[in-house]
Amino acid sequence: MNQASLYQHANQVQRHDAKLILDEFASTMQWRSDGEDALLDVGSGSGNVLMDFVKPLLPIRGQLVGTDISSQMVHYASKHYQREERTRFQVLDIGCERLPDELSGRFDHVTSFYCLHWVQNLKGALGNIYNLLKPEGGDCLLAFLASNPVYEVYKILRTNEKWSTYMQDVERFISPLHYSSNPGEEFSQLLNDVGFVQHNVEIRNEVFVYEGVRTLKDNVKAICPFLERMPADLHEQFLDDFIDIVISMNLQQGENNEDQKFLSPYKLVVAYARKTPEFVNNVFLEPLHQNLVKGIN
Ligand SMILES: C[S@@+](CC[C@H](N)C(=O)[O-])C[C@H]1O[C@@H](n2cnc3c(N)ncnc32)[C@H](O)[C@@H]1O
Ligand SMILES: CC(C)=CCC/C(C)=C/CC/C(C)=C/C(=O)O
Repeated sequence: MNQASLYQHANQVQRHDAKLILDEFASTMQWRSDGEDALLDVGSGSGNVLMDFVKPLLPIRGQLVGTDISSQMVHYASKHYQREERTRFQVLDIGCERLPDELSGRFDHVTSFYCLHWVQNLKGALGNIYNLLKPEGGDCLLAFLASNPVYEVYKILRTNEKWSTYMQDVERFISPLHYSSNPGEEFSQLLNDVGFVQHNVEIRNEVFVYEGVRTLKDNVKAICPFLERMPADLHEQFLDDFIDIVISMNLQQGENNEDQKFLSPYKLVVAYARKTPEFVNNVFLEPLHQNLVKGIN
């Protein structure tokens, strides 16, 4: 995913979900009493979700770091949103082997919306999120797809010889929890494995309705990794084939262009987890936070 401007203008479902989840969890997050919270966002993309919904929650003296594996996304977000010292964007692969020293153990909060389904090494990514948080404690709020019909459409398109050369590695782009019979349990286990003792994981069954073919095509264009690999004059044919498959999966409502809708039933993982204070040189580090946890005590 590198097309920042396309994504910025066709991310309704991602914005809708992030806003809802942040409204719900804003008061559960453990804000510091001194107002100097440092927050890192993983997979910030073009940056509008971060700036519109996350930033307003941070106290005025808070520090915000948006990160993304894509340098194009980071460039776009920096250009549009990096107007003051307390907000910056930088490249980070959350699945990396070793975190950069300047980020490790520096944050009170980590957030991530619609990113972790792109990361096959989910355990490595969660380990990194744990290590981004300060040793004296912190929390994270994560939301990503466990499953989505787009993955089934991709698999069918790969069987078409017109598209198969561009889609050999389709499995790399399918959520690591798409095939799980119990994604909530699997993700809870991973959180435990990396050290998050306190956590709350929910799988939410959602349906998003795309109004009209153009809206669906634009949303697919904004996130589909295979289009970037093929000549531009094939894009519309690929999207037409995509729509034909969606129709064959009975996800269409209405026949005419004016009232045609496409239904996308998907499962969203919503997880909130806390890192508890670590012992340093046998001294127990007290948390700096003021709020009491709601729901996960
Ligand atoms: C669908 S966008 C979500 C953007 C934003 N969080 C939002 O809610 O609109 C997913 C982003 O995750 C990024 N991404 C994918 N794999 C990543 C990784 N391993 N580390 C960091 N970012 C990654 C992509 O480049 C893309 O910008
Ligand atoms: C009906 C149907 C197949 C809809 C798919 C809609 C769509 C564009 C899903 C994208 C899911 C995804 C990987 C989003 C993201 O990472 O932002």
